[in-house]
Amino acid sequence: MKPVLMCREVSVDFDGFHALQGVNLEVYPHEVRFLIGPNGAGKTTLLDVICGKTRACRGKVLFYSHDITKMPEHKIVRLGVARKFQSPSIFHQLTVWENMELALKQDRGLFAVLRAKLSREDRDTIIAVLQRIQLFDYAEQKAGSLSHGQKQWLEIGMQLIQFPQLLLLDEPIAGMSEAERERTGELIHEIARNCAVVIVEHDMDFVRRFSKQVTVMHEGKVLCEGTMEDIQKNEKVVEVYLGREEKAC
Ligand SMILES: Nc1ncnc2c1ncn2[C@@H]1O[C@H](COP(=O)(O)OP(=O)(O)OP(=O)(O)O)[C@@H](O)[C@H]1O
Repeated sequence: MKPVLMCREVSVDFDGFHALQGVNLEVYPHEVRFLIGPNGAGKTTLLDVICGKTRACRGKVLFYSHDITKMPEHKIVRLGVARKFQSPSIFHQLTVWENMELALKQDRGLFAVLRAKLSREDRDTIIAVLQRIQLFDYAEQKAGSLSHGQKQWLEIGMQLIQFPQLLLLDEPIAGMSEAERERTGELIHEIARNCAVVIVEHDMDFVRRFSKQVTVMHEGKVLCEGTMEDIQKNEKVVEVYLGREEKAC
């Protein structure tokens, strides 16, 4: 099987500070890959490089066979890489349905989108995604009235509507209730049926519960990879990250 994503020796410098130092990562179709590691390890920077927000100074990023290392962000999105940032960027004054319409027709302006009539196919697509993110019953509600977790799901839905092949999530469960976390974990695995997912996450209970493969980063490098069970036995991981997390709890 061909990897969806291949990062080869990716390095990023910020004014001489080596934020990423030769990172290698391969993610395969249907995979849910967790990225963990201490603050400042370079996890968010790696997501930024993959989606084109930050440029690598060395190395390559391949999405299937496309070299996306130097591609502008909007072209990477068009190829099928979606990124959800930490804080929701939805339109609070619009309904859930209208937010989805906008995400579907993102190349057009707000008023053009809201005035235009949707095709049957577009309506069916929005309905299917709303059902998947469990917001179909909220379609006519203003997005601002949703709970924090529902807003996060709406934003995930707004990414899914473009049928990405790779979804990048940065701490998606931050601030969620226990029930919302559980639902988000299930949702991520449902999404992975059609789309590989890379998630930066600090909540180790969540990672233990929903991960298969985990990549641990430290000081801009990949420290190790494996199941949570494997990496918990790695003394270096315990020393630089897991030990500290346990003490913080
Ligand atoms: N635009 C920038 N300019 C300068 N330094 C940056 C920039 N973005 C990130 N950094 C630095 O690069 C390092 C890696 O940051 P990054 O946000 O990728 O880490 P992280 O592993 O995601 O951390 P956290 O878990 O705290 O979010 C940090 O030391 C950070 O201060």
